Amino acid sequence: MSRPRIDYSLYYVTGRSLLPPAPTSYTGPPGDWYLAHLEQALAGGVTVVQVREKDVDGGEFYEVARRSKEVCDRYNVPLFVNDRLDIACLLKCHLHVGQSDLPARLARQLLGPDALLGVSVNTVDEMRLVLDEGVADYVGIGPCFGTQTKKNLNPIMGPRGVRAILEVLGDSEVKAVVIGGITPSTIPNVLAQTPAPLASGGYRHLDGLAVVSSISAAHDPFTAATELRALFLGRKMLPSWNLNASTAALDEQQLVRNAVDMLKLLREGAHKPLVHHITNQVVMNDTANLTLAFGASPIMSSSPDEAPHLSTLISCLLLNLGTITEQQIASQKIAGEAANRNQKPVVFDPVGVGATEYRKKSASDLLNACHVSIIKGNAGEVGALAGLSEVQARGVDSVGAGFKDPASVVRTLAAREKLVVAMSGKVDYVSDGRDVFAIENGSEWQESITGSGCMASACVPCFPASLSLSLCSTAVALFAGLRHESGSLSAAVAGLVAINVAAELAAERADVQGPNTFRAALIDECFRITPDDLARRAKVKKL
Ligand SMILES: Cc1ncc(COP(=O)(O)OP(=O)(O)O)c(N)n1
Ligand SMILES: Cc1nc(C(=O)O)sc1CCOP(=O)(O)O
Repeated sequence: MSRPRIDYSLYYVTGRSLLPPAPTSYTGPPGDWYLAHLEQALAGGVTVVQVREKDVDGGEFYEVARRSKEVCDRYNVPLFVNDRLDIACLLKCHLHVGQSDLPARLARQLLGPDALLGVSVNTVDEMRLVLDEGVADYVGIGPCFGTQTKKNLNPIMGPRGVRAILEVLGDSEVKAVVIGGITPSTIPNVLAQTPAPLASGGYRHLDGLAVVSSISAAHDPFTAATELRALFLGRKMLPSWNLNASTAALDEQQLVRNAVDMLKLLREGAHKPLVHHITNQVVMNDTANLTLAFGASPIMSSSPDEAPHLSTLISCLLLNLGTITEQQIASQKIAGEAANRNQKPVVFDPVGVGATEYRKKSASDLLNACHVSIIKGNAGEVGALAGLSEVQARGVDSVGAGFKDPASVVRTLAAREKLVVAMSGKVDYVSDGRDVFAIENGSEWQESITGSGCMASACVPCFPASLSLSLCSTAVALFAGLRHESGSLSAAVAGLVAINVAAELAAERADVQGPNTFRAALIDECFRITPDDLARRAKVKKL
């Protein structure tokens, strides 16, 4: 095969109808403004061009493609045409076909062996077929997000749907770009969430980003292209996506020391983190009080209107699925996106996610809309997110004996989602995708009150030192592709150790006579617990 190896990192699919008016500084013929705009995009860093013309006849399509090719040739950038095999053959350029166009295997016969061929895919089955046929050089996976640019859009897949396709693609030679709603503000989420773990270790990444409006509608296509490509390449320069080559591991003593130090900061009032809760109606009062008891400040708001402003003020966002409604999930998405934009960590408690399809879809929509730093759930919830049926849920509670191998469940889910997973139960398990820690503190009384899992989740964002680290890690993970690191892990372990030790202290009190007195005592002990209590009682083990 003599087909060229090309750089797919910034794939520009043209959209002449979206071009802004030519600026006054443009003095060329009005009909050539498209070409001048294209040339600026190429100069800014576009690495592949596809001419896509939906509303013109064959003659005009041919002319636009021919003249585009002249410009691309000057920049040594390969040109594809969309759908039109005849024009690709005439111009000796490359071809992109969709699922409803001429089948790829037939297109390949006429195209010959030297031209590149791209195919659109929207489902894992389409991806499998492309691999079976073996004629495509790359796939365009989309739509990732909603877009105004294309009519008759296929189902939106979100970054996690794109990841499912990359999982099928595995370490095949076929390249992959993502398309649909790719903009500077969605790219960090795409880069954070799409890498798919490979059976052989490491991750399968996207080879590039495909955009229409982010360049064609830009007044300054040079800067638009430069920014888009830099965002994509920024994550590639860091080797740390490979979990084996990432940040230094923390041991259990260090994690306990971190928890103790953070509690000291809270007790001294040196930090009073503001935590935005979008949570359920059952636990709202308890989790607000518990946040205060630890020395942090809660703000309980489900309003989509204030979430963007709040995200500039807070230390952390806590999202809880417990009594989810359409309106609340919309608010959570807006708040999550804003938190990502402002580099604030997001803790997600997927309460009852296994219970109904509605909850599953809500969790999936939310995780597609924003990248979270920590998922904290019970075994049923973690199992549902991991796609495992070994542990069943009844409503929002997990039932049965738990996972046979809980450590590998949390480790696998954390590595796949590229975040920290904290699974609460008699023993809590916390993993960053590489290491797993077991926390063996707690009291049986915790099972007797409603919302004890939500209370545990609410403890995590109270630990300010960890979250300022976590904040860096989230930002880096989002913008540079670095694996989340010790901040999220420390926060998750500290939060769970703190609530569990407080529960032990509450259970030992003579005034605890039943669930209700335990509940009150638990909040009191969150208020009274000292760094020494944590240091003496913490039972954290690296597995
Ligand atoms: C890179 C890339 N990916 C996907 C598409 C979509 O192509 P298709 O499915 O043929 O839809 P139309 O573009 O014809 O509307 C693409 N053009 N480029
Ligand atoms: C041309 C195209 N194909 C898609 C697919 O899902 O296959 S989405 C799309 C339009 C992408 O435009 P924008 O970058 O402006 O969102």
